Formats: sequence, C-alpha cells, structure tokens
Amino acid sequence: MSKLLVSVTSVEEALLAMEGGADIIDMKNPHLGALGALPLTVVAEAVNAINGQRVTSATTGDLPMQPDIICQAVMQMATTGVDIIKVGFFGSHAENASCISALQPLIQKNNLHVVAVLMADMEPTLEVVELLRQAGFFGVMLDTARKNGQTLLSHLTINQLQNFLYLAGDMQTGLAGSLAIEHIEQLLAIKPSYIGVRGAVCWEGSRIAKLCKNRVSAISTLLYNCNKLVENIELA
Ligand SMILES: O=C[C@H](O)COP(=O)(O)O
Repeated sequence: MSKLLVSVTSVEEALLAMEGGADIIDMKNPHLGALGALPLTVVAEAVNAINGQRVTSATTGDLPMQPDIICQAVMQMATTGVDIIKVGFFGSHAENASCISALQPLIQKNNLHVVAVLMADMEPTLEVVELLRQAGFFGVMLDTARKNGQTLLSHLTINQLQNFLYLAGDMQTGLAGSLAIEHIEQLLAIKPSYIGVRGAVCWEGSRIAKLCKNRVSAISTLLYNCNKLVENIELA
C-alpha cells in the first residue's frame, strides 16, 4: 500500500493535511525552493500538534552539498523531534557521495531516520542509491528541483522509476515532483512506499498558495482506491 505524503508550511496546514487523510505530514517552505526549510520552531510546534497521530517529516533546505553544512542542518532538525529528516542531494556524484559518508556516523550514532531526496531533473546517478543503502539511510525519494511546470514523469519513464525502486531495496521510497491527480494511478502500479505532493493539494494547484483540505481528501481517496485496485489485480 503506497502512502500519501503532503508538504505543509504551518501548524494550521499540518492539521488540515491530517484531517484530509495524509499519512505523512511533511514540513517544508516552498517559498525557499524545492526543499525549502521551515524554522525549527515551526517544525517543533507542528510535531507537537500532530502528537504522534501521523508520521512527520521535514526538509533541511536547498543547501550547498558541503558535508559540514548538511550535517549541521540534520542535527539541528533532529532537535525538533520530527520522525524523518529529508535531505536534498543537489550536487555532483562526488559531492553527494562525500555528504553521504559524513552523514553515515551521525545516522548510526543518533539512530536518525534520514531520507535522501534525489533530483530527477539534475540527472542523479543511480550508484548513489547503493551508497545511501550502505550508509543506513531510512529512505530515498525522487523529486524535481525546478518547479517549472515539468513533472517527475517529464524526466523519467515508468520503467526508469521502477528500476529506481528496485535499486532502493529495503529502503523506503518516495516519488514526487509536481505530481497531479492524473499521475497517481500509473505511479501506484509500481508501488512506491509513498507519493509526495504539494502543488496538487493547494488552491489553484499552486505550491505557494494555501493548502486545500478538499484536495488532500480527493488525492487520499484516489490513492486508497488505486491501492485497492492494485491489490485486487494481484489477487486475481
Ligand atoms: O515532497 C513532496 C513535495 O513537496 C512535492 O512538491 P510539488 O508537488 O509541489 O512538486
């Protein structure tokens, strides 16, 4: 069963997303980029408001791929009590690899659940997925760095996405990148752990507009029905 991750910008939106049926409440500031970070105080308040009723995650920002900067951002975000910390990998393979090596001991020592976000529109190398697995990352997801009307599926085919999920092995997997309601069915057929959305659940489909609870409910219901369909096809 694939789950629904919804990115929110405030405590108010976190509660609306939960009421609308989101499984993972993801704290993010879309005004500051693809993975813009919210202030730690806002993340901590939202985590308290959700109070264990849903899994929470938060992004550390569109940061330069420098190990000290990335490690510091992760440790700061960990102080909020959020369940999952999402780190964007925006660099070359070598830069990404050095940040993964630096994060490995932090993840192990502090038992952190870190999800790496790879950018489908920045030609990520698939070798990085194996490095993440070996370093003890909790998960890996694909998103798009440029929110310019193109979607995840403008950059990768379903077969390429399926290969990505296969390479992730037992890590959690997420697919995102300006996804809309019409993408859900084909993506659920390849069974990622979760689908991530922001723009699709905001007024007028704009990721910087306010979150709309009815849109969250619509996608959540669609996800439920598609999951059931996939299950029934497998049983038949
Ligand atoms: O983590 C998921 C994202 O917030 C996706 O944002 P988007 O749907 O606006 O590309």
